Amino acid sequence: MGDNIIICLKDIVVEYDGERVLEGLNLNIHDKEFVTFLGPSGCGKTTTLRIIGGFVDPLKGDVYFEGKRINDLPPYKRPVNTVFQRYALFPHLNVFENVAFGLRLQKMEEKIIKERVQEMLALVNLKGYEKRGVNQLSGGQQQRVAIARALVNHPKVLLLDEPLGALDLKLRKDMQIELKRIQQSLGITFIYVTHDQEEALTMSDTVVVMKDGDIQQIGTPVDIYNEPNNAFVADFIGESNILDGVMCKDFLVEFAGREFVCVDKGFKPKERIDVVVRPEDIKVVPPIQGHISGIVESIIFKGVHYEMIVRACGYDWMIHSTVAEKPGDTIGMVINPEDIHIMKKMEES
Ligand SMILES: Nc1ncnc2c1ncn2[C@@H]1O[C@H](COP(=O)(O)OP(=O)(O)OP(=O)(O)O)[C@@H](O)[C@H]1O
Repeated sequence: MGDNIIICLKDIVVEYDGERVLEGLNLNIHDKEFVTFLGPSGCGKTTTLRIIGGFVDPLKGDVYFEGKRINDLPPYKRPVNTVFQRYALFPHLNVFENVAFGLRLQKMEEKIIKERVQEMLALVNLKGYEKRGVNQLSGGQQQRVAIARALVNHPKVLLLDEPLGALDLKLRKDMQIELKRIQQSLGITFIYVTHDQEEALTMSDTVVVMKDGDIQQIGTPVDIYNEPNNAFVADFIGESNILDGVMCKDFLVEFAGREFVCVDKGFKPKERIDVVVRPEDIKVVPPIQGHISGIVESIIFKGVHYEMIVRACGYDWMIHSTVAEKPGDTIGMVINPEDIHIMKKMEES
């Protein structure tokens, strides 16, 4: 991944009808990165993408492309293209003409148009489909045409707004891998919007987690999963047990009615914190060997593991285990220091 910043958003404020949607957003996006904006519905992902595309004007703040301020550039003059969830293909044109459309507008030579369209159709695995009407294609194939069309004039950045949202799960998974391959083979920046955390973790170099128009965390998928900044990120990315706790001193935390050794320090004495423990990080042992013990409330087989809900110390814990226990059984639970994630309490919102 290059170190060069290709897009910089500085103090971006957006309001719709007097209501703040982005509140001073700052973000750097690097060249050749696959970046995903991830967050619940309404958190401002699409708005941020539209700011980059030039479809929304910020009330305040600046948008830079390769160091140049581009606030005043209209969308069609920006070196970015967008793929939407609804592919918006031209139904009366065949596959070739749909992809060629933008190049024809630019009055490019026929020979070059042919070369470029062929190159793009090969890239999205649609060679041989040139003459097909777009209505005779599957949803996945239509989305590939939309991607080819958005890439044909060689943008430096491709914006993708939930482009796989209309596809079924299997096709979605195939297309996730395809998109990553296309991005890597072109070596350009992809900025992708989704509310699906698994999709974000699968495809991205960098994930930007958003909530209520604010960035909660920016990091690699592994960082975001293993070192969430707060309980919101922990809960949104994967499954978590989130418990109230108090820091006793450096490397010692109290939660679930007892003290645990942890790897965190630097909190105020008696500071109230959130403790996050992933379901796969709780080891199930015989009751007398556990740090705490609990009663199995339910168990479901999930393929690679069993998902158990265990009542212990006033909480319902989610535990992933490869061993099937029975509802009503008492089990012991062991949590290692490095699996106890301490988070600053989030401000009440
Ligand atoms: N054109 C508009 N006029 C008024 N309000 C809008 C407009 N577009 C978006 N909003 C509001 O701005 C907020 C952020 O919307 P945005 O589409 O950016 O969120 P999102 O994170 O992309 O959500 P989703 O995942 O549902 O698409 C929402 O509360 C939304 O209702």
